[in-house]
Amino acid sequence: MTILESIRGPRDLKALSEAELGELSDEIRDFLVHAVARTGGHLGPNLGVVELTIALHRVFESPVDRILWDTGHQSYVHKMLTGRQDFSKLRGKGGLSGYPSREESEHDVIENSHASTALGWADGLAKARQVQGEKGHVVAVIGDGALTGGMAWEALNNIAAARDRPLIIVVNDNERSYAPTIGGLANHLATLRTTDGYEKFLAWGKDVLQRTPVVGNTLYESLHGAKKGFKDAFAPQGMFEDLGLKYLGPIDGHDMRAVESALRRAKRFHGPVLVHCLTEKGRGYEPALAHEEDHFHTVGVMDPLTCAPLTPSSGPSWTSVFGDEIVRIGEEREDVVAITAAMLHPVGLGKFAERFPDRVWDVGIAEQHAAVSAAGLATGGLHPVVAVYATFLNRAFDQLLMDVALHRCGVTFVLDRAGVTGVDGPSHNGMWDMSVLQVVPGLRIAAPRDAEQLRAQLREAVAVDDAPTLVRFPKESVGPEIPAVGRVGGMDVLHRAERPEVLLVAVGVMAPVCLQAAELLQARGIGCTVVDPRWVKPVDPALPELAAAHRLVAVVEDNSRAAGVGSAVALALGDAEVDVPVRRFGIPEQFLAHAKRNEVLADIGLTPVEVAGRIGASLAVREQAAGAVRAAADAARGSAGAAGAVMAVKEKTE
Ligand SMILES: Cc1ncc(C[n+]2csc(CCOP(=O)(O)OP(=O)(O)O)c2C)c(N)n1
Ligand SMILES: CC(=O)[C@@H](O)[C@H](O)COP(=O)(O)O
Ligand SMILES: [Mg+2]
Repeated sequence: MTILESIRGPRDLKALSEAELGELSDEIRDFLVHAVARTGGHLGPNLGVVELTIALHRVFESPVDRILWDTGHQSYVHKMLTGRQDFSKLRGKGGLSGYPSREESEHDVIENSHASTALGWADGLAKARQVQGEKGHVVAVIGDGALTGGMAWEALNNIAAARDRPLIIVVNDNERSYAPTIGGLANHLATLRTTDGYEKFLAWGKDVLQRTPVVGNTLYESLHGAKKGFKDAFAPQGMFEDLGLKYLGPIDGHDMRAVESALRRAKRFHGPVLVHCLTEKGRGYEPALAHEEDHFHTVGVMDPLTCAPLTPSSGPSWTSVFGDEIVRIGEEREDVVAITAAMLHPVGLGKFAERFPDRVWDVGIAEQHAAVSAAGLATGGLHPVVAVYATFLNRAFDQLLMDVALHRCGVTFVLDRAGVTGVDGPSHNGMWDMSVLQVVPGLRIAAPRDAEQLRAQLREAVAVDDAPTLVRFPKESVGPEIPAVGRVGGMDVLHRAERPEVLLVAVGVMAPVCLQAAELLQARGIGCTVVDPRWVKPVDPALPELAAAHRLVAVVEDNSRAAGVGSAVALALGDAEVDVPVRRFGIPEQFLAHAKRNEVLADIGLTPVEVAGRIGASLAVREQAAGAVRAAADAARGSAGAAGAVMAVKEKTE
């Protein structure tokens, strides 16, 4: 049995010798490379926190001491040390989540994979402990990237205010988000990294002064209590001390003894303390360290030796189609600029940045700032394209509404990973944008069905300079082109039946599902018209009239059913006094467990068979109801006839 296999829980770490701890680190790295290569996942971040995580679980007593992970993508080692070593179905249906999960373990607290929230959680948990007089430490591990998010600073402001409230912040500083972390904070951390650190000076002082007879000890003690100014003379304690946090560091995050020593000092400190650990993303695995783009932040299924992808590529991704088209647009329009929130390559802006380095900004993990600065850029005469994952735009709703839309700024938001993403679990699905953003006055939303439409709609979007526009597409390969067979208003007609009864409104990538559903319905003698609205907000003015020529409208969207496009269509029909029933097909109002995208889509009924089945059933119910009404009317007529006959007989006999 390996040492790793002998670890059933954190307690088993306490008895390990230094040599065994070294061996355990090697075993964990080997395990990570092979396990994550088999399933895909966050390899680089987890290779960087092996010693740090072991030290955390040796110094603290989880779950009484709460250990929080910011973003949580680097919690695989934490899982391995807390009784979860079956990574065979990592991020797969029924397997381990790629993030902390309360359902999986009492050692897990924060489940979301949205960055920069852990310090806020820690502030709240620490306050709750203090108010209730509860024992136990609160420890938050946050990366240098997550530290660029505004919420982290809101939390720091509060944490630093309470000098008497113990709280331990561990900054896992590997100098990268995906790419090298940007901004003033990153530069500041670099300054701290390059100084030996006051701790080293103290260690030197302890060594030398305690060997100095008579005065040595007193001098050493006074060094310890030295005021900040004095400390700064030897090593900048940085803004953290200025804020009111005790700063310990920088610590070599791969030197377990040093990390443990710093954590034990932090544990004894009765107030907020920040331990600044220097780590390497991808540590111990050359291919990750050599991977300039993102040090294997996320990898797909691959050969661990050659790193060759093992899942066959199924054609170009939506991201790559966007990435190529935005470069072409940039060539034609020098006012078009781009913004990413620490995800330049994942959102497809890599080529644009290469071609126009002065026209793209990485603002850090700061989507709210991305939106507000875009309002500034637009007001300054440029046309910014803000490219983010759909789920991460949630946090910038107010900025989109009040900074961009209220001021009628020509800003284009490009949402990648819109709709069901699947393996990253409930907080990553881009399932809320077409619901939440329905209320933004003036915002126009496009959902392309194929590559050609993405290119066209992106161009239409950047052509609007007096209102925000948004184009959204999913995490998968782009399917085949889907030709239109006609046009009604601004909508593409994709299919027309001879005697259409059902109007199928296919939103974006749901077009193939709707076309196949129409075929299934036709086989049952139910004719459909299939339309792609292209721009789903506002609802096309021609849609109500088109709907009026059908018995039922079905709207199918890869978005929440609640307040989505289906609801907007129902509203538009109501406003136009068109009384045709609307059936809404979309993502139910629930958090979706991790699984592959198509597994999730099947589970929630966004498949041709399900859609056709429910439409057919809906029509049958309506048919039945209509039949009942007819029968009642006939009966009524019948009984009226009978009554008339009775009356006639009566009159005759009177
Ligand atoms: C609000 C938000 N935006 C973007 C992301 C995507 N994302 C996940 S991890 C990550 C980088 C995190 O960098 P860091 O905190 O330094 O952790 P590291 O991966 O370096 O350990 C990003 C941008 C996210 N999870 N949340
Ligand atoms: C943790 C995080 O938010 C991202 O790293 C995300 O996991 C990447 O998702 P994709 O694999 O869809 O790019
Ligand atoms: Mg980092």
